Amino acid sequence: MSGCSVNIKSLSKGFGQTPVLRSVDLDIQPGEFLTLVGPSGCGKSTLLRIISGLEKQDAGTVSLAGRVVDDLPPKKRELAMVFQSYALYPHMTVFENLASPLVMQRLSFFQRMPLVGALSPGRKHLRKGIEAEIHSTAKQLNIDMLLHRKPGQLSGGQRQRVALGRAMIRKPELFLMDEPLSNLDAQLRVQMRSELASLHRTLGATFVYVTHDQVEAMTMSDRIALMIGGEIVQLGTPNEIYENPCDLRAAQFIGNTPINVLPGSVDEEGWVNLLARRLSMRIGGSPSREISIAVRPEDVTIKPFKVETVGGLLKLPSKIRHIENLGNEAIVYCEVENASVDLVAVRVAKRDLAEIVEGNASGQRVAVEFTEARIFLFDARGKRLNFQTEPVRSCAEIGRPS
Ligand SMILES: Nc1ncnc2c1ncn2[C@@H]1O[C@H](COP(=O)(O)OP(=O)(O)OP(=O)(O)O)[C@@H](O)[C@H]1O
Repeated sequence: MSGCSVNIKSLSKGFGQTPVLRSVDLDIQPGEFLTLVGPSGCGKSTLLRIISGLEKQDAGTVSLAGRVVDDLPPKKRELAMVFQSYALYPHMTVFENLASPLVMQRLSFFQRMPLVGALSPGRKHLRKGIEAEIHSTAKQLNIDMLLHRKPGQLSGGQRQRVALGRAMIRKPELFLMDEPLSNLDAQLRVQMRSELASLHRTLGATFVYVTHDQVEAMTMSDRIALMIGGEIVQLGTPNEIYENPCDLRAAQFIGNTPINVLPGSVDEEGWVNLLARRLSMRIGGSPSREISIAVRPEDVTIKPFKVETVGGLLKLPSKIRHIENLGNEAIVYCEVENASVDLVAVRVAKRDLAEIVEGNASGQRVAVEFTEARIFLFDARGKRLNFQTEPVRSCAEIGRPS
């Protein structure tokens, strides 16, 4: 199986007066695992439902495998959907749930009838083929011992596997998945994440996966389309989006502990200033303006406070407010002294923490330092700004006090 391409062009959709999708363009490659991720209400499910044919767009086109499918009903689009709610028949056994898509696909109306169908030529042979495929799919998903049970007798994880089996059994080239793991507990989600990723590799089909969970998006996808307010604000590999966010909202959404954002400004000469300190960064040809300075918690370090260690360019005297213990590491939240900015989150390996903090760390003074090369700058509209790194000249060199 090679998977089918999905091409979305200028897709718009509104409900009443509210625009939900704003001229979305997206090309998904055959066999790709593409995740639509974004905050609640950004339009992910609506986009998925339009691809499936369950919802109709106001404008724009959807093509599957190079063919425009806008006028095709969901059944004719040759794709499979997996929902958060499993969508299983509660009165049927797992075997019957898995059988039903194939029975509908392969047996004629008469062959499906209980008495007349039994006399129909070829039915026995078709049934045997279906049975073999059910056993093979169930084995692949590790639910072969559950075939006689009904959905009510299964755990959440087992139900989701049956739902996946129902989707897989017709061997579609495109899977659309809407938050399939969100009803599972944290441990099972981690396990199912890796199972889904390996299922994708085995099947070779195209997966379009909707989630608001950025960890799911980062761990499973070939590419992520990050949606905010009905638009795709960034499309790229998980690493590209994490390492090189083009938009402040993308930087803030991706990252297990949110990125630190501090208010900065650019002076008439293009120098970037943070909390009244001039940094060694310069933005070309820019007028005076407000910007956002963002840095991820792992790109901030804290050191025990010593008068000689603070006062450098990016060494900010701060106080520890609280520490979040994550087991192998900790997130230390610091309040920058004499500045009304949000707490700065610092990721610290557990083994290093003891060298920095003593006893009840709350209130302890530390020096917070940003790794300058890892800083992102964004303009007032949230668009990424490029900067050059230049050593800051002394007041004498500049020719006037700074
Ligand atoms: N049938 C509908 N009628 C009216 N408004 C709708 C309808 N379906 C969705 N919406 C609205 O459209 C917006 C986008 O909904 P959508 O379900 O696509 O978001 P989402 O990103 O999938 O959110 P979530 O992660 O919460 O599921 C929301 O504001 C929602 O309330």
